[in-house]
Amino acid sequence: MYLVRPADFADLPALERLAQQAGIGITNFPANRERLNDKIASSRRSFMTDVVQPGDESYLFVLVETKTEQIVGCCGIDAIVGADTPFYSYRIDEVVHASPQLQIHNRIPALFLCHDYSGTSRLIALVVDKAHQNLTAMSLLSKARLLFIARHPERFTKRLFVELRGENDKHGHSAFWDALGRHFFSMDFKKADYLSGVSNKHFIAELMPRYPIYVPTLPEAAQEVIGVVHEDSSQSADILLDEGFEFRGYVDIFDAGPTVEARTESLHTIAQQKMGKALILTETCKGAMHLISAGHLEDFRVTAAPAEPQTAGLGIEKTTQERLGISSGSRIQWVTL
Ligand SMILES: NC(=[NH2+])NCCC[C@H](N)C(=O)O
Repeated sequence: MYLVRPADFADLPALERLAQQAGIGITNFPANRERLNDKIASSRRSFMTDVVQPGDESYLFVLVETKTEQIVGCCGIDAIVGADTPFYSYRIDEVVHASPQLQIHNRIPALFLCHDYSGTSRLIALVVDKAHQNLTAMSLLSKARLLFIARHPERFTKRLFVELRGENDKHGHSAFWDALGRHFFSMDFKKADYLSGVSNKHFIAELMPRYPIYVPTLPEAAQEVIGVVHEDSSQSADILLDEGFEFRGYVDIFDAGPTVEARTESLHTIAQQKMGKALILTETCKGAMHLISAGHLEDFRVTAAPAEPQTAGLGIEKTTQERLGISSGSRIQWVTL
């Protein structure tokens, strides 16, 4: 069984192992001990801060396999991106080039460097150990963040977005990077991706091409990966699309992976979640799988278990109660999985 809870300093070695395993392209989760330690510290601070409106908080959660107590995944939420340095994306837009004299009218897609997501909350770093990439664990981890947002709406913006990892091969070669970024940054994708995750991002402003890029002028291999999700991320992408996230024509500036966004309150988990009392069942539960959360801020916990909605609250098994560390009658939050 699995439990999601806020990350702690003791989780550092496990997080480092996960980051190494995750490989290239998960920019906001670099395999760098010091950076990961900073991330945990900033997350602990964020959970403990009183927040009236979203700022530079960043929340990190871990997925625990409860039988072995092992950390097998992690994910996070940035309350706002682009607060201190701009947050870059490419917006795909069409440019019209027409000659009435020749009766030629062309609409040509072009990539425009923009900061359109600066000031918006972002879901980050969903990484799960290969052995645990099943639908329950992946959905639990991904949606636990949404339950947290529903519990603490004042901490996040009314729009949420996620950058999905773009296509690159086993050796970390991105066809999009090779066609574009490489010429401007004089380094490989792996290095640029790593730098954008660990250092300040001034080098992006300094080195990125300043003019729009006309898509048809890129090699075909690069055009083909614009807006394409890396195959290792397809399961987490599907979970987000099912939740109601949509592609609105924004892609990553390095690998052209798609950005998806949604109005926070319209997401399935956020719109459907309910609050009520925990009712402890005496027999095994025959109800559907639910995501069930308990606790506030740093005590926030979420698990997946069968449950039975009743008028007085949610019926859960004794083992679920124990896993969440709650008593009968405790206030819990739930949604069907
Ligand atoms: N795959 C990447 N490393 N892209 C570069 C970082 C882009 C990101 N949107 C930012 O501004 O922070």
